[in-house]
Amino acid sequence: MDAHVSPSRVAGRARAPPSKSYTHRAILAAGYGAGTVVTDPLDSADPRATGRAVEAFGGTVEWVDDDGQAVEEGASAVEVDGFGGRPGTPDDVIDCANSGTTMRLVTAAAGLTEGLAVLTGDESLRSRPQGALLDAVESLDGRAESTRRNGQAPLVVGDAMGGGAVAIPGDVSSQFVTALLMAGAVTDDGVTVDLETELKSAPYVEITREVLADFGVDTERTDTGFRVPGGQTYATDEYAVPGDFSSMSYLLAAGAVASEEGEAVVVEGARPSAQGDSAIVDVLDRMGADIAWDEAAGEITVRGGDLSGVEVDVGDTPDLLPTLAVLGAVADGEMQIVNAEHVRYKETDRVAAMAESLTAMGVEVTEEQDSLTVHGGDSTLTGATVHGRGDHRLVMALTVAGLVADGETTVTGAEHVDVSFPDFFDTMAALGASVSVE
Ligand SMILES: O=C(O)C1=C[C@@H](OP(=O)(O)O)[C@@H](O)[C@H](O)C1
Ligand SMILES: C=C(OP(=O)(O)O)C(=O)O
Repeated sequence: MDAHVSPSRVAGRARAPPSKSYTHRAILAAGYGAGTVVTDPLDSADPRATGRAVEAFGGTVEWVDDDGQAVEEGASAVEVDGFGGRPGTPDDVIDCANSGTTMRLVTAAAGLTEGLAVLTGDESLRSRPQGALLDAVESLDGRAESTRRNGQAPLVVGDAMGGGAVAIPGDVSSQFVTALLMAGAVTDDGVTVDLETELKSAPYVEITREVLADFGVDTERTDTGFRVPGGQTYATDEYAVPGDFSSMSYLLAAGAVASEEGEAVVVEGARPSAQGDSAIVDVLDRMGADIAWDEAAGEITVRGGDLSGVEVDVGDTPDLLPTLAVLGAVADGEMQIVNAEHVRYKETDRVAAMAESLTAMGVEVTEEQDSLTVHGGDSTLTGATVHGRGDHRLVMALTVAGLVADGETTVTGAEHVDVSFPDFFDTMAALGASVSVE
């Protein structure tokens, strides 16, 4: 499907969807435990994949509406009956679809099974790096292989991994650390993760530690990484998911570049949490937007203004890169997005993809291995056909660009918003964006 976006102004209130990261962790933590109701989950393709994995391991996972009826979409709770401790050996292949979080978290869980589990995913997921996590499972006496021996899925994982110490690079994916901490808690000896290189996406490990603490599982920081003691039990009756700041970034960016004169966009559901992507508020403030976060009310109000490019280090916040690149295209001066190499290992290489798309829209960019500089001040953002590359974040960011481009913008692969923000286009249209999807 294509999204057709015409220049338009936005205003009004919108609610961001619940956090994808918290939802994945809550469902899997509930699986490791005996049973939990996860309230206000993100009901989208990626967390559904994690739910299927929990079922493959012997749990039951029901996505239900307010009346407790099972639903295919728009669930208001997930009722999880856990497998309790070590997962059972799956009867069939686990399809992680497009979800890197699912594949990484489930790889370490699969390492705990007595038998072997087979994990696969779509073409994008089968091209993402898993090698360091496979090595870690093997060094904990499990078996973990890439069927193509290239460190990518399909994967074969199992053989009753134990606890112990593992060394792992920190600059590929923080999800490796999250996976090992979550699985390590149910080993006898626990797992110590020593980071061989600087940890990127570090706030996501703090999200993990926050969720685990809420399930009664202790973790520690060490001088060289993290440790989770073994023999722990995951338990909480109910877990409430906070709003998603990565998803909010598109709504806030839309408000900053395209709000109606004298009007504002107010984003609800912005309760403080460990999410690094709440940095979008600070970045917009530094760029000159009129933005205020009422943390107690969980509301962020943004009005347009003259934006100037700034330097942003996305080491902690890789998922903001597409949004920041679009903001840079609209801002005066230069937007320098640095420390971005790990952003190339996502659903697609987002550094290259944003460079290509903004160039197609008439914007001057400079791409380097670990940075993207957008010379917005020197360019006129112009409508074009740009490719979503099957990547939800590209689709959403480029749609925001279309609001202020000259002429119409077509974004291909619009359906991929179902990964993290299924109501994205309805939400944008309700704010006044002129966007149709067909
Ligand atoms: O653990 C998580 O929930 C995530 C961690 C990040 O990935 P990396 O740690 O691979 O950078 C982020 O990009 C992804 O969207 C979600
Ligand atoms: C990279 C992302 O997620 P995942 O790693 O779970 O595919 C994302 O949502 O931007």
